[in-house]
Amino acid sequence: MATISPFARPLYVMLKPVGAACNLRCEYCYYLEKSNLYKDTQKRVLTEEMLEQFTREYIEAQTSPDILFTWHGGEPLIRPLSFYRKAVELQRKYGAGRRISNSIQTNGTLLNDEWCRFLRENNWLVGISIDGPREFHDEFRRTASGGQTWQKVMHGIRLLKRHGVEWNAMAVVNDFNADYPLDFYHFFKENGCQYLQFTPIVERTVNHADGRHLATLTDAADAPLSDMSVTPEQWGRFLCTIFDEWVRHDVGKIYVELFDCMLANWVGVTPGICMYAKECGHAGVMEFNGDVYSCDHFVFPEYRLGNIREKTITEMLYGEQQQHFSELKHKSLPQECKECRWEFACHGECPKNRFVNDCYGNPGKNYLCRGYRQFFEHVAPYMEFMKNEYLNQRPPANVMDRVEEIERQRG
Ligand SMILES: C[S@@+](CC[C@H](N)C(=O)[O-])C[C@H]1O[C@@H](n2cnc3c(N)ncnc32)[C@H](O)[C@@H]1O
Ligand code: SF4
Ligand code: SF4
Ligand code: SF4
Repeated sequence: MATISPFARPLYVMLKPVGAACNLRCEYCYYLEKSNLYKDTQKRVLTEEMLEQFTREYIEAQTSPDILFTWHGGEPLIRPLSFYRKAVELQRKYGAGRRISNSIQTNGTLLNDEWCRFLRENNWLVGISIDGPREFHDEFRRTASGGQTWQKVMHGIRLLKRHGVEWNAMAVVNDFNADYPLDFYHFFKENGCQYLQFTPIVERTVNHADGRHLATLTDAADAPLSDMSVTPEQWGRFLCTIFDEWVRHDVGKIYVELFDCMLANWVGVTPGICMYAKECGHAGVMEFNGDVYSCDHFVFPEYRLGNIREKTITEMLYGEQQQHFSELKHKSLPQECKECRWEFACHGECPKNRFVNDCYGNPGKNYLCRGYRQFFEHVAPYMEFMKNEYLNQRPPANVMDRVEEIERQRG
């Protein structure tokens, strides 16, 4: 008999154990200003009592035997190791035979041998934020007093490697590093990074009454772009250049998350990241005080789903408000996107970045559209080839031997 699962989607909630507190002040950070939402709260840390309630409910709410805890921030390593030891203990207490894994996203500057031993012993996956070679990284990722951080992060990466901790790199692409795609890519390759994620910086600024400066979708469409934002043309060139290098040498060796997502969309499978999926709502976020929001990029009062003291995680994550948030991504696509031949690959990307008009004058098209079109056009023949290999149970990496032929056919 078929098993009927009430929930088709897995349930993820990222945790913010220290809210928006951090030892760094990266210039582009979208999260630090969220502290303005909790100005009146003196102690902004997730208490052990709240951690226990979350752990129990989160495990109970899952319909799959595999459960992922994701620790995020602010800077999660600000909390002492004893807090995470307690977290593991609670996962064991309530886990009852489930397979539990943990991933932690960090700026890497606070890693030491003791941390690495804990991460290795408990098989945690570590995401390290590093924006490429020193001059790119230190441009924006600074300490509160303006100090550089690249060396500290590299030290952290060396420690992770020495202790055999599994890690991946998370980089942002901004107005500066976007013009040097090969320097950027080779840096990660030379440093033994096998899993690479990168996100474009697209931020608009607006002065909110509560002290926040980044625009939300409800702010005026003409809110000015921050200087650090990547242009659509830079983004297109950046993606095409890295893809050309990857498709010649590194398919199956280096996992570039965005390229994996593209192949998933070409094949017709839901991709690993929400930006390129048809729907939002893959992962909610829980702030230190138990407030749950629709998505990490939408920690705004209007996207608060409730608090775990008042509602269950299931009620919030599978409730009407979150369902509406998830579906809106597709439903709100403007006419030009609905007619676009690349809609299946793009899905309008992240709604946060949809603030330009389409060719019919409708609002809600993605600011990066021109860059994405260039990229989709460029990768289409390779994606078709890899899709065919995949569907015939051959490795998509075979594409590396066919690059010249594909180029000739493209003419
Ligand atoms: C907010 S941080 C929190 C975790 C930790 N402090 C870190 O830096 O990895 C999570 C990720 O968001 C990225 N990020 C920060 N501001 C961003 C922005 N405006 N747009 C896109 N990504 C951003 C960071 O570089 C980092 O990789
Ligand atoms: S380290 Fe992370 S949380 Fe801290 S300022 Fe930088 S991006 Fe933001
Ligand atoms: S709003 Fe953007 S980041 Fe949030 S779930 Fe949707 S696509 Fe993902
Ligand atoms: S944003 Fe541009 S590329 Fe993406 S679906 Fe819309 S029109 Fe197509």
